[in-house]
Formats: sequence, structure tokens, C-alpha cells
Amino acid sequence: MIEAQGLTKRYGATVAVDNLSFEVKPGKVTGFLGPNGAGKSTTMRMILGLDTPTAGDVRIDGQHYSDLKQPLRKVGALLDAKWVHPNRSARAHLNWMAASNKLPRQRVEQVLDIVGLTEVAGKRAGAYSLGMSQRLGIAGALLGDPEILLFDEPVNGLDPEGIVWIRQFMHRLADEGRTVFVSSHLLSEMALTAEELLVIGRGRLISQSSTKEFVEQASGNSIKVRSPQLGELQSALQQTGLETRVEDVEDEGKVLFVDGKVTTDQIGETAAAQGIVLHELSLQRGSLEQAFMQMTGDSVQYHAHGTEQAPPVAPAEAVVAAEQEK
Ligand SMILES: Nc1ncnc2c1ncn2[C@@H]1O[C@H](COP(=O)(O)OP(=O)(O)OP(=O)(O)O)[C@@H](O)[C@H]1O
Repeated sequence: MIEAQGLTKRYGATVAVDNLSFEVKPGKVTGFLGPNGAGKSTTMRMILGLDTPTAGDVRIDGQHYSDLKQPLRKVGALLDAKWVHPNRSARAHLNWMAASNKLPRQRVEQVLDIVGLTEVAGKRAGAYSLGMSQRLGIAGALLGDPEILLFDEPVNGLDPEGIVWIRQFMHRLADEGRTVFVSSHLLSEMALTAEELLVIGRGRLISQSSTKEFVEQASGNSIKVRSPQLGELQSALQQTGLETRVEDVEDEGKVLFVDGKVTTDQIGETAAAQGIVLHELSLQRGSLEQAFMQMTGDSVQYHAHGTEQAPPVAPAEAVVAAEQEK
């Protein structure tokens, strides 16, 4: 279990992490979601004792990282896949890590096998693809067979096969009862990976809930209604206290939208009670990523990609496409 209390980090005038309090529990994958620059890496670095909090505290099973007797046996982390010495082979790198942490050498062969690098373990790490480097980073994180694992943006730059592999692998680790804390700036990726979500924007906690709850809350429903008696319907709905808006939609003419907590059943019944004819009554799912960007106070990212409208809830393929765009 990871527990943060009022965790804060300032770099001069920049508040990278702002009074964060949260818990990350074992047995599930917890996503740490926020746009670029939200403070995810800084938080992870503080958990690992690589950065000192300006205020507040973060503990691992009640202890500071620096007080752990054998840290690699407790916590494994993948922060930056490319920190390996380029001339060292994967095996040599892991042997060095194992030796300096008093871990048995045979564990190196085990973790190489777990991540599927046995065949290329003798090659110099500098020649590895990003996917192979990520696997090597994960092998290093697993070396001490730790209960707690931190992964900072592990799917960044990976091919579709690599993304699926990492996703399934994290689920397996959580199923084994471990605490898995994984950061990402992509809600669509986290929706497929994490059971719990810790969402931050500009260093602050926005929400901590199950992914399902967050997605429902973020996607904001709206109901679309077409009717030849739009004016009558609008006043009938307004009388029941609902907020409505009428928009001109291309090729469809005037369309009524009802926002907020309302169901299609409610609208259909109101219309029927007034004898109003409906030509369409449909639930419109909001754009998840766009809602997320609004919640986290970042709209720049999408405009940087040249898209005015954020993509809809992304299935795995769309996530892959987004990753390849980078
Ligand atoms: N060593 C540092 N010195 C000064 N500012 C820093 C330092 N590290 C991070 N920051 C700033 O703190 C803020 C949070 O950065 P951080 O890297 O933690 O965010 P992030 O959510 O991990 O984003 P990304 O995925 O882009 O790394 C940013 O404004 C960043 O510029």
C-alpha cells in the first residue's frame, strides 16, 4: 500500500505537486492519470525517495522508501526505460542490479524469461528498440519480486503488441496480489488497464474512484431529440425542470438536446403524456478525452495535434494510432 498525505513539491515558482493525499491499494491496477506536466513523474520520484517533498509525506507500507532495508524486494519501478548503459547487455545490467542489491543471480534468468528477453539478453542494450528497453526496465523492476510496482508511462512509444503485452502483464501482477501503480496521460489507455483511477491536473487531485465511476462521470450524457413539435416538447420538458437547448444541426434542421442526469425513458414519457410525436430519441455519449481535458485544466494538448474536436472514447486501436502519431 502506498499512502500520501499532503504531498507537495515546488521547483522555484512551479508547484509540480500540490497537496496530494491518496492511497494505492494492493490487488489491483491503479492508474495515475493526468495530462503532460500534471506532476505524475514528480510524485513517483517522491514515492521512490528520488525527490524530497517540499511538504507532506509519502509512505510505503508505513515506511519511507529510504528506510526500507531491501528496497528492491519491496518496490520495483520503471521510470525511464533508457537509463541503462548502452554498452551493457540486458543480462549484464540485471546482474549488476542483482549483485548490488544482494539478490540471487538465478533471479536474473527468471525475470529475463518473464519479460521474454532471454534470447536477446546478451546483446548491448543500446541497440534495443523502445519496446525491448521497456521490457528490460520491467525485468529490473521485478528483480526483487516486489509487492509494489510503479510504472511511469510504460506504453509510451510502444507498438500495438507491446501495449497489449504490458496491459496484460500489469493485470497479472495485480492478480498476484501486488500493488500496481501506473501513470499515463491517456484516459483511453487507462480505461482499458486500470480498475482504480487517481486523476491529477496541475499537481492537484481531481478524483480518486473506480475507473468505471470516473468514466461515467467524465463522459457526461446528453439526449438528442428530433420532433416536428419541438417548441411544445421544449416547454413540456422545461416544466419538469430539465435544461434543454435547441441547435441547428446540418442536414437535420432543429434538434433538441437535454443535458444532465436524465434518461431517454423520462423524455419519451413526457412526450407521450403530451401527445407529442418524436422522430428520434437517442443517448449521445460525450467525448471522454475532451471531458477529461476540461476536468484536468488542459486543452492545449489536443490543439497541438491539430484537432479541434477530441476523439471519442478510444478503443485499443485508436490508442495505438494516437501513440504512433507521437
Ligand atoms: N527538476 C525539475 N525542475 C524544475 N521543474 C520541474 C522539474 N521536474 C518537473 N518539473 C515541473 O513540474 C511539473 C510537473 O512535471 P512532471 O514531470 O512531474 O509531470 P508529469 O505529469 O509526469 O508529466 P510528463 O508526463 O510530461 O513528464 C512540470 O511543470 C515540470 O516542468
